[in-house]
Amino acid sequence: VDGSANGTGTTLYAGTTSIPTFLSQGTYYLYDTTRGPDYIRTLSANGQNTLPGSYVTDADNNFSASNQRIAVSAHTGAVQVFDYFKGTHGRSSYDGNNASITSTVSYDDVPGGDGYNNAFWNGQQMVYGDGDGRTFSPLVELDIVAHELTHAVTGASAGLIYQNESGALNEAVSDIFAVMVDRDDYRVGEESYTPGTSGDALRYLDDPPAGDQPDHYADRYVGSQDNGGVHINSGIANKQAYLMMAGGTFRGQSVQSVGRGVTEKVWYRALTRYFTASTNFAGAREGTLQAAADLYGAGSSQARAVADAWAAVGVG
Ligand SMILES: O=C(NO)[C@]12CC[C@H](CC1)C2
Ligand SMILES: [Ca+2]
Ligand SMILES: [Ca+2]
Ligand SMILES: [Zn+2]
Repeated sequence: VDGSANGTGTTLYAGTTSIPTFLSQGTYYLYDTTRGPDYIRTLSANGQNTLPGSYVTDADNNFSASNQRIAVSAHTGAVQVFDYFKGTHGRSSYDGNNASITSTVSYDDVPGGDGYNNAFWNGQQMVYGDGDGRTFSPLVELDIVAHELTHAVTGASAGLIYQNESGALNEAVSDIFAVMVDRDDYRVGEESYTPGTSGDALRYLDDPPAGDQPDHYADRYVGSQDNGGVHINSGIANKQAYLMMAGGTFRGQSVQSVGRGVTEKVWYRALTRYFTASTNFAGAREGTLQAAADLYGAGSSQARAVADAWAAVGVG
């Protein structure tokens, strides 16, 4: 049993004798039993839409074949996100109680046609499409995996209702932790979005309007599309978190940078201790302020940065 990612994947059953009956000896699986949960596993739907699909196997534990790449990316991403929430926040799996994690890749291709341009947490597992090759390549890059698994964390904690302002917060929380895990930029989807165009991304926490999102509460969408704009108005909270991380002067409001470390602690504590199903942007300001006061003191520079960042985006 080898729990460390071996570069091509995290494997488990190295042909040992004490394996679950349904796994065959001398075969390797993307099936990790070394981190607490009974398993973190990745399967493939092979283009169909039945879940969880079938195991991705390998004869010699080198998951380096081209037809294994997608599954390996989703699997190593899930393991990395598990390790992030455990290591940084002391959370054992998305429910805090070592829930097992299942991911399924190559879901729901159009028969004889394009791959599915989406990825989602269905309440029980992660599901990833292969993309149509134009809008998306396979949607298994690290920040999308982190985005989806964070939906599971939100569902097991605040339970932010997936519509209107609470839904926009739900989406923002997933984008915020996506950039905390995929720590080299402030963007989401840059590896798989529009494979024919380099340098773009699906969403930009540093500049939400670059992804057709508002970056100020006064510009929020109030229509009914997209469950009341959950992927649109998330830009407002995304910008707030970006300003906490990077600092800056936005719309005349200066914000002192507190960095990713403080930002992830404040947002995690707010999500898991103060946000509820119906929390809106005003409530998110309250919750993040309270979290910062808990962690650093009400009069701290960190709490000040939280308030200034919300003021910069027109909340409070
Ligand atoms: O925002 C999202 N879901 O709520 C997506 C799912 C596929 C793209 C990457 C993350 C958009
Ligand atoms: Ca990214
Ligand atoms: Ca692109
Ligand atoms: Zn989402």
